[in-house]
Amino acid sequence: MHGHCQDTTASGLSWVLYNLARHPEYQEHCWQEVQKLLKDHEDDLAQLPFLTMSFKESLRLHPPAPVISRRCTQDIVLPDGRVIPKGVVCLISIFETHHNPTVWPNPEVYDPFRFDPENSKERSPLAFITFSAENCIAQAFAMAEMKVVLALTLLCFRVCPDHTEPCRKPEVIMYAEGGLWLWVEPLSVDPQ
Ligand code: HEM
Repeated sequence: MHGHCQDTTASGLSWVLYNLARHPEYQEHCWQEVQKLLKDHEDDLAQLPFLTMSFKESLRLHPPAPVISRRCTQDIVLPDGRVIPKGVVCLISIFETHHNPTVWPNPEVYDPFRFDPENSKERSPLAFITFSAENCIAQAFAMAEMKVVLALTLLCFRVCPDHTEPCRKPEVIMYAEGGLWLWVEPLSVDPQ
């Protein structure tokens, strides 16, 4: 579990930087938000709604923990009548749940507006289970930690894609085959 705490957040941050590098218009929007927050001398992470939407969409597309398992404690009858017997261990794919096209149209497209509160109203809470339907005891801490790192990174650097396209390596953690390479350009930070 010690590795889980570090590797999940490292994976989440790496993939969100990748997605924002591929979509400079969303990166710019996040940057504007962070700039405004700091100009107003605020430190309330709730004041970063677009950055939060961008993060959630990245966690949908590249869930840091792509699969979990459960042992059935009783027979489970599926809607079509088939039964999963008590004692069987089931693998539950968070990745496939997040790429289900009936819930997420064009699932491979990175679109932070999917998480606009207006667009999320009708969606089942079980459609987005990055933290396994609230099972991660550190969910709030992890989100706060990652948002702070992302905000401060975007404040100081512009991230740009590398010519090598990363290939997902979904193990216990969502890694990238051969690493995830990006270019970073320093930005001049407004002292205000
Ligand atoms: C993006 C970040 C993270 C993601 C996506 C994530 C995801 C998950 C998932 C899916 C589970 C449930 C596993 C299951 O149901 O079988 C879980 C459990 C857990 N996570 Fe995380 N996690 C993250 C960050 C963290 C961090 C930073 C910590 C520690 C500081 C942490 C500590 C734990 C613990 C202790 C559990 C087990 C809870 C229990 O079994 O009662 N997680 N996490």
